[in-house]
Amino acid sequence: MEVGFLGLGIMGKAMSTNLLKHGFKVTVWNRTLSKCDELVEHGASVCESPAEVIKKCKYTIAMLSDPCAALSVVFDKGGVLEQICEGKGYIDMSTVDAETSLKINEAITGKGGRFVEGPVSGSKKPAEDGQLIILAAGDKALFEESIPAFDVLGKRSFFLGQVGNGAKMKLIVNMIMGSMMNAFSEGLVLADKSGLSSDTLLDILDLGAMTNPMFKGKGPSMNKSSYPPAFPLKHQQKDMRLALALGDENAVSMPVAAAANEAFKKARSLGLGDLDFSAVIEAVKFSRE
Ligand SMILES: NC(=O)C1=CN([C@@H]2O[C@H](COP(=O)(O)OP(=O)(O)OC[C@H]3O[C@@H](n4cnc5c(N)ncnc54)[C@H](OP(=O)(O)O)[C@@H]3O)[C@@H](O)[C@H]2O)C=CC1
Ligand SMILES: O=CC(=O)O
Repeated sequence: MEVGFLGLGIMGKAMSTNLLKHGFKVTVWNRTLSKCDELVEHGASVCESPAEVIKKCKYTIAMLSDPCAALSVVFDKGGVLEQICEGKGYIDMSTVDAETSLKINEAITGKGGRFVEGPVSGSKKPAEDGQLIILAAGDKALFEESIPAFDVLGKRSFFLGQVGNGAKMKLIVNMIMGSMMNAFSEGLVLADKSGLSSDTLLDILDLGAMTNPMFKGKGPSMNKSSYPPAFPLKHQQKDMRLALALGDENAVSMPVAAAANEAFKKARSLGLGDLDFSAVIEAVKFSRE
């Protein structure tokens, strides 16, 4: 199977490398073209614009930072829309809001192409290990044709119906994750300020009903104030913002998520946006100093 891949950030690089390892022919494009070099070493071909990738490949996957990037890659000069046509499929796996996804769907299908949104749950390591959880929606036939690729990228693929449902589900999952990360950060800081060992707190949490891979994976490095970016904080804040907008639309009161969003905003204002989202603990420490 030949696929195009647009966007070689933390996730896109891991996902496209995985596809190459599993025998897919992959043609890549990235806004900063030099980031394609490493993929070429693994056997990928490169194009100079999203439109060129679409022209070459029957199926193209995108993994871009946010709604603005997802729209730009489709609608701008040299973008997806210039070459999408009947017989081609576009699968956008970026985390965006439903409105963005619907706009892209309308434009792609208006040109005779097919569209699936497929945001993923799981971070850098699950992307490297092909263990993502894929939250797809849109064209069912394209979803089914994409299963060989999804099976390489993920451990489970959900088909959630109409375009927008994948985006909404992903935002809800990440809203829960961002809120949990804040409660966890407050607990670690409170333990430390109360004269208790935050490492012992991790051991206690791990033995009880609240044990989870996120606390287990991030806790030890948070206790060392180390935040190598797996999921950049600026993207987690984007997801909180978009999830809160979804809450507004549906009149769902979400004070916990709103407070968590404020902490992520604070962390961004402290210059921590490119670090891992667990760096939000620095905003918690800051507010108590
Ligand atoms: N990291 C993670 O753990 C996870 C991330 N996600 C989601 O996946 C998506 C990608 O995340 P991640 O790989 O971490 O992000 P990165 O910030 O590492 O990569 C972002 C990618 O988007 C590209 N990009 C940004 N703006 C534009 C633009 N205006 N036009 C074209 N390309 C653009 C970047 O290109 P360039 O290299 O030129 O800057 C880069 O390829 C996000 O939506 C994120 O929320 C989902 C699950 C897990
Ligand atoms: O979107 C981030 C993730 O870890 O999932």
